[in-house]
Amino acid sequence: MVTFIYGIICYLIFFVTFLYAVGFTGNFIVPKDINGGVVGSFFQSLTVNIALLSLFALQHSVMARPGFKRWWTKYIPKAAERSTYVLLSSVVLIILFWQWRPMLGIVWHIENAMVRSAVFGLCAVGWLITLSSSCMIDHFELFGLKQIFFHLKNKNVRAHGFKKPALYRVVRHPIMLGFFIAFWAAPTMTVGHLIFAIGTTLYIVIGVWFEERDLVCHFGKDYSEYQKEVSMLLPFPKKNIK
Ligand SMILES: C[S@@+](CC[C@H](N)C(=O)[O-])C[C@H]1O[C@@H](n2cnc3c(N)ncnc32)[C@H](O)[C@@H]1O
Repeated sequence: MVTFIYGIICYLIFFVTFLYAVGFTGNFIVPKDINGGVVGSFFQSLTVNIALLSLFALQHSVMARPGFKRWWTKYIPKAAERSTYVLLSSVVLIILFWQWRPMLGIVWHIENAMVRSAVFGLCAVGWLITLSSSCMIDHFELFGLKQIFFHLKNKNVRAHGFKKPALYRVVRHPIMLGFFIAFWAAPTMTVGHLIFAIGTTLYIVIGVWFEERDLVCHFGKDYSEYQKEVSMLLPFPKKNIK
């Protein structure tokens, strides 16, 4: 029961953090967005922001590797592994939101109200792609809820097999594609937002490269065939999917 409650709390913290991320990058509702806070010197802000992005990339990549998971499940219950990963990812993001330094130089600013709304809409589409793609794989397993529920019922959770549902037939990483769209589709792009978009794009490209090495090991031929059929991140057709 303790693991179950812990997992539910981790999920709720994740979900609030996810909603905050939408407002943080989209500059609405949240108390401190990507352009909020006290403006400091350019180099100090740049250093702090790069350090925050690196911390997120490091935590997210290292903890997602199968070798790390095998090591730390010696110390924490297996059923709580994913929830703990989700919790620590949220904590790192909260630190990023809190400590992010605004850099307010304007890179681009769209004046036309209709074009602004269209770009804003595209940003919303990006977030929807991310959220819906997580459901196509298995939202509840990705965020640890399935594991804690099965643990409560004294059952073993069977990890999902290889899948290529809906958006996974368009690109191999639609969750990441959604983030990519959401971070770049900004009606006003400040220097700080641009650094965030570049940093997260680099992380996505490097992260999916490592993820695919694990996926080929895990799913074998199914995944290597899939790599030949479907593009990695940008929705360019390769050949007809079977
Ligand atoms: C955070 S998700 C990211 C998935 C993918 N990189 C994306 O952007 O849509 C990571 C999990 O997705 C799973 N995964 C990724 N592609 C998959 C596929 N085609 N079929 C089944 N599971 C997949 C991995 O096993 C891992 O547990």
